[in-house]
Order: sequence, then C-alpha cells, then structure tokens
Amino acid sequence: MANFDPNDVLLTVRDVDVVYDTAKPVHAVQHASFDLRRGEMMGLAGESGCGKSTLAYSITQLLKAPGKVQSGEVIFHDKSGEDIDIRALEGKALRDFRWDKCSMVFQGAMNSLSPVTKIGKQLGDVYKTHCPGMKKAERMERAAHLLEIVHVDPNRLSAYPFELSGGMRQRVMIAMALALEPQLIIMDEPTTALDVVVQREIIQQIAELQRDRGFSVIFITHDLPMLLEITDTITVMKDGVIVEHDTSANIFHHAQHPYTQKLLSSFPSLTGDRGKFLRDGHGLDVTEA
Ligand SMILES: Nc1ncnc2c1ncn2[C@@H]1O[C@H](COP(=O)(O)OP(=O)(O)OP(=O)(O)O)[C@@H](O)[C@H]1O
Repeated sequence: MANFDPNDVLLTVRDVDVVYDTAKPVHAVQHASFDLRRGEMMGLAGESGCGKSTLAYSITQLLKAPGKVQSGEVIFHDKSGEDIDIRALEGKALRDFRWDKCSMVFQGAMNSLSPVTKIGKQLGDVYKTHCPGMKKAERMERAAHLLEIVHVDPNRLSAYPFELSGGMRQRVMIAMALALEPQLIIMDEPTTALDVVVQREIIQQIAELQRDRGFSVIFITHDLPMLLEITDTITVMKDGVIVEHDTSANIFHHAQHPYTQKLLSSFPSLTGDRGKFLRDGHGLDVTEA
C-alpha cells in the first residue's frame, strides 16, 4: 500500500555510467536506470563497494574527481512542471537546486557542523543564504521549528555542537536537510555512526517525517532488513550494476535475483523470523511474513 501515485515520477535516472579514472579505472556504476516517484521512499542496498554512494553522488552532481559520469540522463520533474536536467546544472543553479529541491544527509554529517558556531545560527544560515529577504527573527523562529520537528529541544538553538550528543547532532543535520522543504532527500547511511537504539529512533522518525510531509527519499544502506521496514521500493546493486528494483514487499516475498536472495538470507532478524516487518503505508506496523 504505497503513499504515491505510480505515474507521478519525480526523478528519472537513465543509463548512468560512472568511472573512477585512476591508474586502473574502476567502472563503479554501469548503465543504472530507475524512476523515483513523488512521495516514494526507495532503498538503495548492496554490499560495501558496490557503487551505492557513487550513484547517489552522481545524481546530485556531488561526485568528485577522479569520479566522472561518462554518460546517462538524470531528470528532475519539478512540482512546478519544469523538467530539470541535473547533469546540465552549474554554478548558482546547481547550488540552489541542491538545497531547495534536493538535499543530502551523509553518514558523518554531524561532524560537518562548525564547532565554533551555535546550532541556531547554523540552521538560520541556510535561510540567510537561500531566502535573503528573511529577517533574523523569522530565521530563528523557523530554526526552532525545525528542531521541534526532529525532536530536539528548541532551547538548544543556543548550544554549540559539542554540547549535543551524536544522535542530536545528526538530528540537527536532518533538520537542516528539511529546512527548505526539498522534494527529494538522499540519505547515505545517515545513522551508521550512532548506537543502535538511537539509530532505530532516528530511522523511525525519518520514516514518519517522510510519510507526513510527502517528500521522496533515496535511503542508502547495506542493511536490507531495515530497508524492508521503512521503504516502498528497493534497488539492489552488485558490482556497479542494478540487479533488482521492485517494491519492498516483492523483494521480501519474491526476490528474483540470487544476489538479493543471498542478501536477505545473510541477515539475522531482530524478531526471530527474518524481517517480519514490512512497511504498510502507515509507518512501521508489524506484518506477518
Ligand atoms: N575516489 C575513488 N577513486 C577510485 N575508486 C573509487 C573512489 N571512490 C570509490 N571508488 C570505487 O568505486 C566503487 C564503488 O564505491 P562506492 O563508495 O560508491 O560503494 P558503496 O556501495 O557506496 O560502498 P560503501 O557502502 O562502503 O559506502 C568501489 O569499487 C570503490 O573502490
């Protein structure tokens, strides 16, 4: 039971090919194609080194040398009706696109907060940059609201990052990613550096926020059972190639590719039977397999 219209595509990725141009070139992503719908939460799974991050960075033009997108098409179908060719964006248009329409939360994002600047100012600066006419009082009001959304006490606006726990700092980074209400958020192992209890709380919260606010998510992790709980669809990569892309329910019940089957069977379950949880469109309800 998905929360999105299957015909309402937000992102079209076609035939994307990425090479790291090193002494021995690495063909890290090969002919990757998928559609992401508006309001869809898609998991990108596969073992370390299979090309998940490379594909995500290519989509957002964040790939650094020696990585190079050699070919392919990435089109963002904006809610305004405009089709944006992301690979053709440069300069200000690209910077605006990144926060305004698409944001990213990285694994170590919490460590990218400036240690000498209060949380409120760092959140407020997103508005200062992207909404230049906004008054300071409104920036702070919005920053406080963002903290509330991610369950951090708004009094923490006056705190420095070192005064917050790792989980709180990562929540602040999620708040920052939400600031301009982007249509797409790419999350690359956003909770991996945190302890498991905090990971679980934050992942549940991401799923709730996504459901309530209707943005689309590409959630990157090697943790396939977790993806089964929170995503609508899952894309599985192996050695730079997308080997399977289907609804999470189909991946769980009828995985076609032997590699997906192997991934599914290689994880112990928290609940006894492997992955009893499946997203049903209403959060993380339990569904018998
Ligand atoms: N800067 C680089 N130079 C050369 N090769 C690279 C570079 N970055 C990544 N690669 C290679 O590209 C391939 C894909 O790496 P990538 O980091 O995208 O995989 P991943 O699935 O995201 O892995 P992880 O889960 O460990 O983050 C790997 O073979 C990796 O060694």
